[in-house]
Amino acid sequence: MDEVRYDDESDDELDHEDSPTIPARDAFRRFWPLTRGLRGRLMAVWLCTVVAALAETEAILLFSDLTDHALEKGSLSAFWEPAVKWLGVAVVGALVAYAGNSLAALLTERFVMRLREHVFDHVQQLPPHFFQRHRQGDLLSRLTSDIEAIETMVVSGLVGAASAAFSALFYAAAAFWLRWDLAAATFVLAPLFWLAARRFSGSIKDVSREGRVADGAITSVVEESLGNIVLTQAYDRRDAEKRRLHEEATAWFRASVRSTRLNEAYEQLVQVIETVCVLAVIGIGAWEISTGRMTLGQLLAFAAFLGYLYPPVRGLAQLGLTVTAATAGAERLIEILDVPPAVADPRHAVDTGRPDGTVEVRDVSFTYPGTDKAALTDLSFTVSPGELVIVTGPSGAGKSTVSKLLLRFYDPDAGELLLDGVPLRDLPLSRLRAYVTLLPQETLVLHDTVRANIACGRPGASEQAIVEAAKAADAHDFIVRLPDGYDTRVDPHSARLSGGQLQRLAIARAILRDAPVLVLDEPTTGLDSMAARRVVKPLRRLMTGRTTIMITHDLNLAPDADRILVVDRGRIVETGRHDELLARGGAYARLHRSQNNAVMDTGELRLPLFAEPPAPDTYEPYAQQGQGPEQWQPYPQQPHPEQQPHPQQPWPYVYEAPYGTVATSLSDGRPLFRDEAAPWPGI
Ligand SMILES: Nc1ncnc2c1ncn2[C@@H]1O[C@H](COP(=O)(O)OP(=O)(O)OP(=O)(O)O)[C@@H](O)[C@H]1O
Repeated sequence: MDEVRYDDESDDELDHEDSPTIPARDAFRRFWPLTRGLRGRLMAVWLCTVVAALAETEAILLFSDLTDHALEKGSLSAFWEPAVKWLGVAVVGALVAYAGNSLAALLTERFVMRLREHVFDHVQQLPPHFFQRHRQGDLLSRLTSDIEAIETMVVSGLVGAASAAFSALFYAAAAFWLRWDLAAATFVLAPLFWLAARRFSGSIKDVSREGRVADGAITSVVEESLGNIVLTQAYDRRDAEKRRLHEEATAWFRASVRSTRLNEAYEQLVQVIETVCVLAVIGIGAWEISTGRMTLGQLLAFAAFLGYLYPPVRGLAQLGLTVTAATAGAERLIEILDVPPAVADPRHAVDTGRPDGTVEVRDVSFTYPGTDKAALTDLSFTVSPGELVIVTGPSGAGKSTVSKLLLRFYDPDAGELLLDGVPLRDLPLSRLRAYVTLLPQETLVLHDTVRANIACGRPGASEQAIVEAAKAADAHDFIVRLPDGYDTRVDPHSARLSGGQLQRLAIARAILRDAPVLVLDEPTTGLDSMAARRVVKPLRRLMTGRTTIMITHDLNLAPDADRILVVDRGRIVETGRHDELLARGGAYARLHRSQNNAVMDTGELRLPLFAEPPAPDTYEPYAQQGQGPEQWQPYPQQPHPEQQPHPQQPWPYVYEAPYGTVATSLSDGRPLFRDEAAPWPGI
């Protein structure tokens, strides 16, 4: 489909206030290509409308014949022939109209389906930031009611316009054929219809646009409010939410009332114009009959033609207004269609088959579209097949951005990411995402059965493979205890499964996918420590034999990593193994300390990663080298200079792991990551 770009080219903003004004003609051209394959049937519908209009014209002429020959002369014998013809014409007209309308309905629905799929497919390719920056309710409204508006413009508009135009043409031709002078006199008044439609169209388009924006806003408020119901109830925000809805509903109410008023005013004005025309015809007709130049049958037939002629003429003008209003919907959809996908399939794709899993990130820099601060700068690292690399760092450092680039949600601005030496840009997207599996930060659940939720890792997987994946993810036991076992339906907001259980479902899905490269984004975030511990074993089974890049704050898993990358402000600031980095006593050691010492957390997190080394007398841990956690010593935490400790209330004591040792268990005795002797056999 041709891409028509409009004034606002800013790639992803859906500007509600100043929507680009697109002429109906351009909007029509934009969506016309979607009728490809339906145009033959569209022609058939037009043909039906022509035949139906001809049948009606013939029926009116037969009515004139009946009036003049049967009614005026009171002759029954003159009745039968035109009556039978009229009946025949009516039956043919009815059959053709039925066929035409049915076909038109089929066309309409097909078009709506196509358009919806086209827009939906496009939206699915849009980059993550598009969805973060736009209200879901508004997007939903665009994908539903605005799509229907476009149908009005393209298919129903065309069918309706053709039907009205043919009917008007035939009735006008018949009126001229009956009495050209009378017809000419009445047609002088026709421009009045056009003037009336012109007068109203601008206002109707404006008010339709306002209505559509308000409609999107209402859906957004309802959607956001229901999605945040716990916040609403816990903080007693009912009144605030009601106010928000009321504001949007008031905008919609105003637009809706104004739109009804405008349409009604237009309707009534047209009625008055019609009355003027009918009176003109009756007046001229009465004068013609009085002078003997016209029969009553002719006058009645003429009046009937005018009666039939006005609805299509009015319909044409009304259609203009409907199309104008629909253009407001088209604008909103075109805005979405003009947002380009962040990445596209390569023109000449390279696919060398299942890779071993060497991941290389080479001098990568990236800034999110619409921002000016780099999220990643000159990032380089390599992960060999089967290695586990942990990417850690403070919040906002750029860790999740690495995962987005590895899955190619975005391409880097500079540098390259490679899988087995092949740039990710050269791999077909579907292959790339089959080779690199993401376990995202938030647990993603389909509104479907537990089985379908696991099976979506590998569509078409056998029941046995699904169950084995569930077992490997330690999910089988809780699944079989669910009311319908694997057939239990779950949904994203289901309270049926706990966070840890959902995460194990996600792990089962990833195990089934069996990709050589895994990207785990905070696999234990949001889980309490018990739940987090329960996912460690399944995670380990998942990681066995795969290249794994784990993005995490949770450094419990760090001793197992082949390498740890500490990222801060988009750059790698430290690299090494857990013990080396601890011994170095730099950024990683501080992160590790802040995590493992709950009491110290708040104070430590406020320390910048690159603070000057503190004075030895205040910061040096009391730890004694070479001792296990049970012997770790408390040391006093540094108070803020402005806050003096209360004489009776000492500053909290925290526990510090001695640098240069490799911890084998946590300070509370919990085992660290390596707590399972034999690796889990791959599935
Ligand atoms: N969609 C986005 N649009 C614009 N900027 C973004 C977007 N997502 C992230 N950023 C910015 O990019 C930087 C890196 O973000 P990223 O999510 O990668 O950090 P992170 O290290 O994963 O943080 P966290 O640990 O809190 O998840 C941050 O400054 C963030 O504000």
